[in-house]
Amino acid sequence: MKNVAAAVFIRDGSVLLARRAPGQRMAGFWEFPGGKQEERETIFECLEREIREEFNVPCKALEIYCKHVHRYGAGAINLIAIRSELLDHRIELRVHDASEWIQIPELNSYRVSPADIFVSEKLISDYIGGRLA
Ligand SMILES: Nc1nc2c([nH]c(=O)n2[C@H]2C[C@H](O)[C@@H](COP(=O)(O)OP(=O)(O)OP(=O)(O)O)O2)c(=O)[nH]1
Repeated sequence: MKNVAAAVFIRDGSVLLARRAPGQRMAGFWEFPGGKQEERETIFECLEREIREEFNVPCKALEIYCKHVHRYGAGAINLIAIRSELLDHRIELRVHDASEWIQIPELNSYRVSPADIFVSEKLISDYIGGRLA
């Protein structure tokens, strides 16, 4: 099963989502930026590499937020959401066609990738419960 690293960047009660571009699988769905882990890299290295590739900025992976296995038609992915810090906010979209800082309670109104529903619901409940630093 493939591990997929997904960045959870939080700033002032908002989280950063990016939209999959036309021509990609699941085009139009919003997701946490990141991607598949390659051989010989840790999941934190994977996250930092993917953010550099997708946004052309450095970031620091801080801690695992949650993990969730999701079965797509073709196979399953282990989505590993990682609390992370953007070291430069001037992101450039290299892969996605949009990005937005979304107030956490508003996540409900975005069409996120099916595997991400678990993460966005946990974010909402942790936010409401005052458990997000
Ligand atoms: N980056 C990212 N990928 C996600 C999320 N949720 C989710 O189901 N995915 C899926 C989409 C992709 O199948 C896979 C990530 O692969 P990737 O970003 O490295 O490469 P890709 O789009 O070319 O993927 P693929 O077409 O080869 O499957 O995980 C998410 O929140 N972030």
